[in-house]
Amino acid sequence: MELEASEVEAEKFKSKKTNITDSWMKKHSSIYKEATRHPFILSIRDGTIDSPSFKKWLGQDYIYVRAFVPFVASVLVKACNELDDSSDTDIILGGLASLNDEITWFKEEASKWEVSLTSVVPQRANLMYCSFLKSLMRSEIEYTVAVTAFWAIETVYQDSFSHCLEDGSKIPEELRETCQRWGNNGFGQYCHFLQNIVDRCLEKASIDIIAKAERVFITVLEHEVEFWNMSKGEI
Ligand SMILES: Cc1ncc(CO)c(N)n1
Repeated sequence: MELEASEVEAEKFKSKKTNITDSWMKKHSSIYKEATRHPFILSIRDGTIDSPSFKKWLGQDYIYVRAFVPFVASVLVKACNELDDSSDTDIILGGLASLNDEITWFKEEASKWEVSLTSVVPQRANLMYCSFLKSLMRSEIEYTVAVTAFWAIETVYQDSFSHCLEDGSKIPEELRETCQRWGNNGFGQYCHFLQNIVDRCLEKASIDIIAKAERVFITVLEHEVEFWNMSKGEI
């Protein structure tokens, strides 16, 4: 049986028992950097962001988070159906529960910025990203693949907004709360819990599932870049 290049790669990981997610972050460092050090994020960090761009991101991300809720719920269902009795469900349930407060936060932030959430029209990049999420909710999508997407999605925001909070940043005071929402250490710890789940699943996974999960990891990063481009007003 002829193995694809990515499957050959995956075989190497299985034999070396390397921490697969860290090796992906290195292997795909350029797209990972595009997703986590995007000009939109850098404009928040250096305080040059204009309010129309921020308001556009706020409205679009509210729509995204509404679609993220059923996706996270589908990951929880997949975790519950996993044979081994693991604490994954507690961690994923915690993430799902936090989305309730997140949606409240979006509504409060939107009224602060006078953004009418009910009249936001989802842009193409957002629609594409949300339909990608929906595609991962199908029952035939394996838990390992779905939880890889969940980890990647959360990690991009954590890495992006924690960068905005680092020493030397000049974030406008009115954006500090937004940066802290995803950039705080507690969320960083949560993302590491998710990363541990992903690595544990990948260690047990078949070669083709590992390759599929890696492709989903890359696709999440690509959608995140398009989402930031959209927020910055680039088509
Ligand atoms: C587009 C996008 N990616 C990731 C997150 C993190 O939940 C979010 N809120 N929005």
